Amino acid sequence: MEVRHTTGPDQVPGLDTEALRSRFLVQDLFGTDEVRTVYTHEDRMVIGGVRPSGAPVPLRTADPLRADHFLARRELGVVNVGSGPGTVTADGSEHQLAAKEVLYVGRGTREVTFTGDGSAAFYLVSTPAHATHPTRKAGLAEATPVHLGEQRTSNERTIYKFIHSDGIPSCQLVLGITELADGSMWNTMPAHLHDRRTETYLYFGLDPEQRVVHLMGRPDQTRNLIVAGEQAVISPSWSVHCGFGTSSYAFVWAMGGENTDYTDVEPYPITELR
Ligand SMILES: O=C[C@H](O)[C@@H](O)CC(=O)C(=O)O
Ligand SMILES: [Zn+2]
Repeated sequence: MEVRHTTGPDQVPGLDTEALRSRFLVQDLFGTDEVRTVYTHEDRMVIGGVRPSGAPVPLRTADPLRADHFLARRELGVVNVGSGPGTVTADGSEHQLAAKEVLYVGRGTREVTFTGDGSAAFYLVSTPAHATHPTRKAGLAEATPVHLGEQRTSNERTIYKFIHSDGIPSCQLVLGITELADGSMWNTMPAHLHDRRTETYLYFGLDPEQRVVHLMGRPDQTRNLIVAGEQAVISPSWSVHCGFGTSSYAFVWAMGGENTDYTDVEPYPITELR
């Protein structure tokens, strides 16, 4: 488990490209038959990835958690961002996850394992939890789709909300998938802030030779990160998080913080971005 400390917005102007990437970009999250995790002190969110190819791969506890099992005080969202199906087993219950299906795993679950033939890739997001909510799976059909944007602004997209106050209940985790329509490149424009929540984006569905130009930072002082598929960006509460791809793509957005109300966001006018 890699640990990342918090960054204040006043530190950003002093960071060069590599320093910015080492703080906010997460690369190499998906190892074959090995769960890799990053613990950010931004709302204590843990993100992880695994591409299982044979025997079940366990989610092991790690020293920074000081817990005898990973979910002793945490809840977990799992998204299959791969191309084929895989299985997540939670305390003996098997959950088949097709591509773009989501599993919420409640606090206190002792044993979580991932199984697949190399075509499933499980993205993990975990936040601290004070109560146990039931483990529950959902596919795109059960998520509430919201169609946003238009072709004229190159941001036609569908937002599927899975874990939130009107969907799968959780303590603080809010999670969904956004798919860009063919020919649309922009996500989240106008950009927004949510001071009460940290957010991570995990881009996927991008060909290896394509990239997303992700904008971050205070909205009046933006910086960019060039992001490949299966890489994640950590957005502290003060940072915008939006971007455009060199092709269409999808991403998992996940938040942790004060509330699970997806609508608690403050849009920032495009004309005020700097
Ligand atoms: O706080 C909400 C998140 O940033 C995303 O849901 C935004 C998003 O998927 C989009 O506009 O494309
Ligand atoms: Zn957001």
